[in-house]
Amino acid sequence: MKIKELSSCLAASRLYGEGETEISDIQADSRKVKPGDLFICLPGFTVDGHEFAPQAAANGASALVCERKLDIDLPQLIVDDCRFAMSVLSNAFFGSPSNRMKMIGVTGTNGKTTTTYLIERILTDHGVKTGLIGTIQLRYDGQTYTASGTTQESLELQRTLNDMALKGVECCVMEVSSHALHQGRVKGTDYRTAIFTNLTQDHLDYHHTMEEYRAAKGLFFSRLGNVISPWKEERKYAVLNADDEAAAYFAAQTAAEVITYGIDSKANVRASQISITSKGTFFHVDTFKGETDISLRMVGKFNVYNALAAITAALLEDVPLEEIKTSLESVAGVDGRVESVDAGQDYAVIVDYAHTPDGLENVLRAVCEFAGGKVLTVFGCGGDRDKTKRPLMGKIAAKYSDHVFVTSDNPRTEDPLLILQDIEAGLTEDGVEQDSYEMIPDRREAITKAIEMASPGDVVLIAGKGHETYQLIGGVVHDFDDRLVAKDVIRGRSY
Ligand SMILES: CC(=O)N[C@H]1[C@@H](OP(=O)(O)OP(=O)(O)OC[C@H]2O[C@@H](n3ccc(=O)[nH]c3=O)[C@H](O)[C@@H]2O)O[C@H](CO)[C@@H](O)[C@@H]1O[C@H](C)C(=O)N[C@@H](C)C(=O)N[C@H](CCC(=O)O)C(=O)O
Ligand SMILES: Nc1ncnc2c1ncn2[C@@H]1O[C@H](COP(=O)(O)OP(=O)(O)OP(=O)(O)O)[C@@H](O)[C@H]1O
Ligand SMILES: N[C@H](CCC[C@H](N)C(=O)O)C(=O)O
Ligand SMILES: [Mg+2]
Repeated sequence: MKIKELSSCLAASRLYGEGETEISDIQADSRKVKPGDLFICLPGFTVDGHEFAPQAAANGASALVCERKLDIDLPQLIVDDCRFAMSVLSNAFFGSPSNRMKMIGVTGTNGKTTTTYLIERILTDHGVKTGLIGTIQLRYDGQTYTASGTTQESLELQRTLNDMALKGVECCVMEVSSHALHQGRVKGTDYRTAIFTNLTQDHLDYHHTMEEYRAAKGLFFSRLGNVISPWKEERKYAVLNADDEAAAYFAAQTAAEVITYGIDSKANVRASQISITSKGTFFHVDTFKGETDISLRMVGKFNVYNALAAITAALLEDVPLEEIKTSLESVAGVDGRVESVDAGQDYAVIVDYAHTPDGLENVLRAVCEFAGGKVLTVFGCGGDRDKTKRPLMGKIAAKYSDHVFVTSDNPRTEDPLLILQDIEAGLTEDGVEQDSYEMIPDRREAITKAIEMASPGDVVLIAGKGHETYQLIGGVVHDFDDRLVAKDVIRGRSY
């Protein structure tokens, strides 16, 4: 593609230099630039990409996209907003890949990964060639790729979608984070179905208030359904959790048809007769395409919500309800989500990814429903993230546990001890007994202490890191997998 063709995608852009210059690829990281690439100078939160234009040029960049003219002898496309330009140019360069397949996006504070996994299973079982993009991994066409975050930058997203389309993917199901919406990472991606799981506190370091956080998520629904692409001819659906009060706000914003799911409120897809055991969850579901009973192998009422969202999305793809039931009942669980660690011990050890107050409360409620003995909770909070959730999570851990081991999650650049103190402030708020919690910064030691305290029938919940196989301390990435550490400790425990 020529730079002048890309330039024509942005009405107010100004092109300096040779318009016939060929672009072989696009990069926003100077370290990845190869000869012939277009380099986009992104002003980031930490550094300004314009500073790396010389490095990009040295690596053979054929042209630049920037917000100000640089003293570099290369064709330059000057735009007002490089981030916006990146979403438009990437979409054009990769040939609008979201128009070549069906797109289902899932947003919400908790449950995105789980819901996408459930939809992927149902559609795949139904014979639809499905792609997945999210926190744990990207996978399609029999391959898996490591994810660098929950939702990719627009450039990488369009690259992935194009690759999916070329490999015959018919439907892509992906997580859409609030960061992604706020930063325009999914601008230009044409969704058929936008799903909302729930809105509870997280990321206030970034969004500042719950109103701003909700508004960021709202972008997903306000952009949906305004135009029906003549070449795609598909209807648009906003699938909303009727039991969450933010649903009404999103419903008012969208031009798409609103379909609801829920348990407590009237909804198009509604669950009843829920019963939860340590092995799974039973419920009856009444839908606009019939009713049935479902026995999930995943525990917790929250997983009923995730299943309802998946059922609704699948019904909209015309998958018969009985097929959906069979697929859902076959899912053993999602990596690192209420995952049992079994090394032959006579107490339960569960690893879960709860890293928000609501997530922790939900998983602890589920655990309390089936625990035959004590509930022993090991958890911490990530550094360089919302600090205000720390005391809330401390309070919740104390409320539902017999003993809490406050430890480190990914401290990142923060002092681990200060994070623990923030958690302790909430934990002691309601006057817990001094001997019902311990502060152990070393995560392995905390897991060891919890497992050593366990008796038959007890549950040890290790929350916060789920599928993660590392721990970020300072700038250093250490190997750390809660499941492997727990297994190791159980096997080595002296009885
Ligand atoms: C706050 C945030 O979203 N930050 C993202 C942002 O980082 P940044 O703005 O600081 O980037 P930067 O380091 O200033 O770099 C600016 C530009 O210079 C370029 N650069 C930099 C160095 C160099 O040598 N050469 C060069 O060209 C960079 O490639 C970039 O284009 O752009 C980076 C590159 O795309 C992202 O990796 C980074 O995500 C960081 C790692 C992050 O932690 N993001 C989290 C908060 C996030 O987005 N999370 C959500 C999930 C949340 C949830 O589900 O709970 C997600 O969707 O992943
Ligand atoms: N529907 C739900 N409502 C509340 N909590 C949930 C729900 N689903 C899962 N959880 C809890 O949240 C944790 C994370 O779940 P999941 O990974 O599916 O969410 P996510 O939205 O993808 O998270 P992330 O924002 O990190 O991508 C789970 O381990 C569980 O404890
Ligand atoms: N997507 C979330 C994941 C948090 C996981 C937790 N282990 C942490 O590191 O804080 C975030 O980036 O805030
Ligand atoms: Mg996720």
